[in-house]
Amino acid sequence: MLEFRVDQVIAGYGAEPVLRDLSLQIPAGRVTAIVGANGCGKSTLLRCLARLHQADSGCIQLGEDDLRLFSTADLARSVGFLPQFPQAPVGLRVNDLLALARHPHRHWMASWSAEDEAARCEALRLTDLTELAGQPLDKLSGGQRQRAWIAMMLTQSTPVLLLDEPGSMLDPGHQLELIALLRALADAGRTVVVVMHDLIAARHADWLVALDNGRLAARGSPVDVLNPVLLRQLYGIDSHILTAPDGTPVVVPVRQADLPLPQAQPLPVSMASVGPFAEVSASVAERRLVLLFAVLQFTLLLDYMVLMPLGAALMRDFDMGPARFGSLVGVYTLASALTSLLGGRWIDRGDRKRTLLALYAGFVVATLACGFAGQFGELLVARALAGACAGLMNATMMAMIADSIEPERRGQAIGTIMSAFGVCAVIGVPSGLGLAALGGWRIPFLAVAALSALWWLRLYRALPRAPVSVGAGRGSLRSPALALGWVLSFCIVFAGFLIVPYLGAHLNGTLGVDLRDLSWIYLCAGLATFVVARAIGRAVDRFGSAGILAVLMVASIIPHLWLTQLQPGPLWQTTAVFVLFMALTSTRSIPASVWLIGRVPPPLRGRYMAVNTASTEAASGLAAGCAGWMTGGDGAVLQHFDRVGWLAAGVTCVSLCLLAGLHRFGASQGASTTKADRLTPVASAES
Ligand SMILES: Nc1ncnc2c1ncn2[C@@H]1O[C@H](COP(=O)(O)OP(=O)(O)OP(=O)(O)O)[C@@H](O)[C@H]1O
Repeated sequence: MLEFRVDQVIAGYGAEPVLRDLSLQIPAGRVTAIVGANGCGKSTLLRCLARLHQADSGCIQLGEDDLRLFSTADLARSVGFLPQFPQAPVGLRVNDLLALARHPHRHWMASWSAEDEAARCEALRLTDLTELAGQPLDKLSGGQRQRAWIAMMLTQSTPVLLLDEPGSMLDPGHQLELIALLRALADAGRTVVVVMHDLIAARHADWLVALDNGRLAARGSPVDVLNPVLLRQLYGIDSHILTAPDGTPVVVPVRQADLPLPQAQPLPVSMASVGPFAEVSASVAERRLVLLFAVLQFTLLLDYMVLMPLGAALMRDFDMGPARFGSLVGVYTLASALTSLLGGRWIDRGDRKRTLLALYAGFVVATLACGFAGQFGELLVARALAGACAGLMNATMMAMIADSIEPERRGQAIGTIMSAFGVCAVIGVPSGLGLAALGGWRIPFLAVAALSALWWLRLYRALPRAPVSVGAGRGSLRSPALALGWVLSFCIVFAGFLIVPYLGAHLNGTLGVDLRDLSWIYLCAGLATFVVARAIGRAVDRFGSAGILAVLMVASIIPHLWLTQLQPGPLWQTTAVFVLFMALTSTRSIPASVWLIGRVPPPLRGRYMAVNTASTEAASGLAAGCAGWMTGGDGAVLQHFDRVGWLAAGVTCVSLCLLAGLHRFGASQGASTTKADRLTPVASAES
């Protein structure tokens, strides 16, 4: 079996090289497909492999030997080559063409042997041309002629076959036959190299080599190579990757959304076709993905949020004080921050679906362990595990959303996912508490674990695979603009969490809201968040993430100051200010996430969002500590809570300046959301 080794080959037709310092290996006994855009050098590479084109420098080895050392006869017996546009003299019959292919195997005086005849008959049979063997080539259809040339190659009986777009004129039936034939040849030990434009057919290859402007862009199995990031790099297209029943990736190209539409004359109404079906199916797939993630987010939030109101029961059962209970909340946040910081690189390395499922399985186990915990230590470990999984899951989800949903629809998608917070507050937590009232504090955790396990199965079945990005995990995030994005996130969350943890104490202690009314106020806030989150998502898509984030930040200063300086008054007034506060504060993360994720090169998205999670977790912990230190209080009434409001407003103003600076810097660098998404993965990752 013969393999090719291409070592630092530079080749071209003039001063400008076509193949630029290309090094790769083509495995023996396998079908290798070469893919890439028009003019990237696929045919030139194939011609170099066939020694029909001489490289300017570098070396190509076939088996153990340098290709240049093969005699012409040896080369003809070793390598068969089918060019893109083969030509034959007028009147030449199929049989005559096949006879020419036996030339390298025959002595010049030898007559047509039984072996020659067997090779010819076998080639005719394999290409379904036996009936047409006596026909002149110029009387055949394009596809039949292409099959005749393939038959010629087969008759040549070489261990290496090089084919340049052999299936371009074949009907689907004969294309499948050709793929099966190439497969069978490889299984019989031949080395098959095919230049292909058909990415649906390319998934049947064992090995893919992707060229980009004469350079190696990727190599590997179709599952590893065929992904939206690479396809955008190679062809400038967006794509969806489906999974065929045999597990191979099916590429569905879609037009890049931010390209201007070509202007065509409209048809008369009677001739106009009805319904853009492709767009309908794309939006159905997107909606399904968003729904899957929204429910997933709901389970994560429910597990987190239900713990707080169960505090009293937990303290009683485990015989612990508020400080130890606080450590249950703290360890969750700490574990989430630490694993996000340390495990981010890992997120971008594997299939994101697999990563998400592995983390979600860990989360189910952790939540189950919470439900069965017999001692405080066990509960602490279970909370840490839940936090560790949840932090990385959030980053993975964001990366998957950005990979699969066009920038101009991401706002709505993230808005819908984040509206899970509202559903959780309105339905989830009250239901959890109802269950706890019936059967104790363990029941809500067991219920969340059961719901999550069911949803894990649903995700396993319905979530599309998200294969490894090319260049994934490579590259550096050490750009000042990217790092300042984390600072911006930190500031936004810090401002909110100066106030959020003390709202219950403020409303109940300072404003004198009855505890029963408090649950209604939270319910109203949950409802408002649900509605506003979706509206904000739509507004982000319409007016841009930076603009909406700025508007929300300015607008949230009002309830921050108002609520922290509010004096006891009618319940409706307290409720209105509180609802305004929650709706504006909790939804700031929607435009912030859309804006941040759009600035990161796709192969680094997971890692970037993981560090972002670590930054926001740190912000929430520090803000809570800082506000606690500022407010002090005598246990019932918070002192100086108005100062906390002013600090929150000040931090929000700093965030605004940071956003303005970053936005201006991004604009001067041409890094709008859409353009950032278009960055080529390897180049941008390494820059
Ligand atoms: N005989 C030639 N003389 C000069 N330039 C050539 C010749 N053949 C190819 N080129 C140039 O080399 C570059 C690569 O061509 P090549 O045929 O290798 O590309 P390809 O990837 O096979 O493209 P396609 O998908 O369109 O077949 C192109 O810019 C082309 O113009």
